[in-house]
Amino acid sequence: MVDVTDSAADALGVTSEAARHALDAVLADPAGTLLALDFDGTLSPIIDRPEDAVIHPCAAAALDRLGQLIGTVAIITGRPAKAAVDLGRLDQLDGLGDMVVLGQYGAERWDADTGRFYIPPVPTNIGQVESEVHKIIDDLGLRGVSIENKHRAIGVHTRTADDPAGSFDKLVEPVTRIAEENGLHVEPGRSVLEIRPSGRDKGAALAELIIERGARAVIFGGDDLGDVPAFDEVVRQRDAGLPGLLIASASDEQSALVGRADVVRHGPAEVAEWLNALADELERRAA
Ligand SMILES: O=P(O)(O)OC[C@H]1O[C@H](O[C@H]2O[C@H](CO)[C@@H](O)[C@H](O)[C@H]2O)[C@H](O)[C@@H](O)[C@@H]1O
Repeated sequence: MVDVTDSAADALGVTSEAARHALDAVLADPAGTLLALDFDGTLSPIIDRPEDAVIHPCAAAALDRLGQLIGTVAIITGRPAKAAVDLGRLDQLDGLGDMVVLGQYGAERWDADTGRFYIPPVPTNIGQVESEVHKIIDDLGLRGVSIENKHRAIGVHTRTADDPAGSFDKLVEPVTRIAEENGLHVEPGRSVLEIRPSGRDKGAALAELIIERGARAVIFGGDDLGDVPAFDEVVRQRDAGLPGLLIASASDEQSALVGRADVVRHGPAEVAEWLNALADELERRAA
């Protein structure tokens, strides 16, 4: 194994002993590395309307490079797999290798090498849940709250509400009740309460991908509460001996991951810079 040079560690903002060990493993064995990233808030800047989100152009360029440089690049997202592929224009990138997109917290999948989606049957009561949420929003008189129907889940978004924080607080109890009455689970996020099936999370999705790809080192980056189980999984893997590096995409809205991360970058533009710096270092070593 090569030693991480001070310049590589400095360029990538890696300081702790565990993180240097993980970077060492990644640079020595890029083919054995799994790089998994969240989409919204990590690769794609947060904006008002979920349907208008796009991947940061520098992040797309970084994925296109890293797909050729390391074993597996993956996106693990709360979005439907198809939405992440479309919003990221991932099917138009040539360099993704055998990249995987795991959508809806691992329930759905897209493979870049085949272009195929795996979308299992969706719960039959999502339409009913959507109607009940609409009624609650009307009854509470909340203006500007929007609903995102993801077929397997319902996102209740308060970012564009007249009173975003107040609307969020007022919705927590009735949205939780509707979820429980329908055998579903509430996933809170940045100005969103998501009603979705339980039983899948990003930690389980990441653990399965580590096994599937035989990863010998892992990097995970995220920004929000839905990413906490993946952070937990990297810590668990580290304890079991797999080198792991954690990146937080920091924001003024959510700080849960910042204190746990090895590398903190402010939002998708800075995360993309970090990913391109990693690609620079890997290319330099491969030359
Ligand atoms: O797991 P992720 O990739 O982070 O997806 C989590 C949710 O992200 C989306 O909502 C967030 O981004 C929107 C667009 O920037 C923003 O308007 C919203 O306030 C954020 O919460 C997405 O719409 C959800 O479906 C995802 O579950």
